Amino acid sequence: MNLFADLHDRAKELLEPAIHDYYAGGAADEFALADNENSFARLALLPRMLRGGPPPEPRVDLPGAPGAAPVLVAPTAFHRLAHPEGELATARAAAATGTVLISSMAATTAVDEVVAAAREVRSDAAVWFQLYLQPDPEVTARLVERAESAGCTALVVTVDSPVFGDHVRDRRNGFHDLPPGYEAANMRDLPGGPPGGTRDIEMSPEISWRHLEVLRATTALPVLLKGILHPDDAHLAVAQGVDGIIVSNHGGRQLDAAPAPIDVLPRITRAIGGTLPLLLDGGVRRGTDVVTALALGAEAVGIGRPVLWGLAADGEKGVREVLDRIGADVVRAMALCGVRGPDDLTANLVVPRGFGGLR
Ligand SMILES: Cc1cc2nc3c(=O)[nH]c(=O)nc-3n(C[C@H](O)[C@H](O)[C@H](O)COP(=O)(O)O)c2cc1C
Ligand SMILES: CCCCC(=O)C(=O)O
Repeated sequence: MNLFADLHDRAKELLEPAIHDYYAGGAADEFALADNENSFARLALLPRMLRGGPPPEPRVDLPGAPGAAPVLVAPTAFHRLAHPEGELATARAAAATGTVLISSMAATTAVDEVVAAAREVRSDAAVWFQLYLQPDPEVTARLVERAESAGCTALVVTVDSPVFGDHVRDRRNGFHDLPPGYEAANMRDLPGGPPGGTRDIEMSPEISWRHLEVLRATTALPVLLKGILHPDDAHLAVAQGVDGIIVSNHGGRQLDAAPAPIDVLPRITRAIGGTLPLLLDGGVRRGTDVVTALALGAEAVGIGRPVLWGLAADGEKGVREVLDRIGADVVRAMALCGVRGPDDLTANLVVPRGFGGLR
């Protein structure tokens, strides 16, 4: 059970099984997928009492998103497979709740339309663009131009995908490509692609810090790296001068042997905490998960699948329901812990569940 179980049930009823599996699944044996939620369940919070004060108002300042909610919409591909309005519905719901939307490069709606839909609802809505660096720097540069002219306020470079993870469910279901009638709209009219058609998104082991350097030389937008897990890579990211890190194992969809992000966050915080904003995604399903991640050093967290369940269940209204529920649950969790906001959250609030008082 979690905060979104009913929406997931509804989505599962409505979606074609292969599409549900694509959204729900992880890589290989799905150990990392399971661990992401289980690791939160292995942690408990030591609440403080009788501290007085107003109700918590969790808002955080993020690159290109001042005063944002501490829960972001993580980038997920292909929203039109969940609902006919697809990314437009997600964008409107995110904007209405003051939530940063990280729009996927693999969206089924072009990023300029996504940003426009968000800005119709709220003129200062923050949309970040998620990018897989492409082996051909011209292609990357063109995508960055698209994100910039659309009005995105940051770039999120996903670095955990030198190859695509082994999605066993998709292999069994024969789900390899977007069905006819859908397209990865951001990939239209790119150098080397078919005229009037879309280029494939390439995942390549060639990609290195050098490509990132080239990217940073071509854009003034803040750049966050998504998918860092090793503290040594966090140090390298600081040395490169990036603007933030999202600690993530891609929702358990890439390296199945990867640890849960919440389990490595304390090491990354120890390594580089305070030098740049740390975010986390993977398995965040309740307000207490958000509080735990913030206490262990994250500024904010992303949620992936719950947004897809809301979208499939009821379009824009369903996504709104997801974001409202988690927002209210964060406030409740903070109040129950006796904290007034993100600044009050410190690591000594978090203990292992079942610790028997021995630590
Ligand atoms: C169906 C699906 C599609 C995804 N597509 C992308 C993507 O296009 N780019 C990306 O960086 N991450 C992608 N992710 C990973 C998410 O951004 C995020 O890391 C993950 O979903 C967080 O875990 P959660 O689903 O447990 O909240 C995808 C995840 C799912 C479930
Ligand atoms: C080329 C599509 C990438 C989508 C993705 O990242 C995922 O399904 O996890």
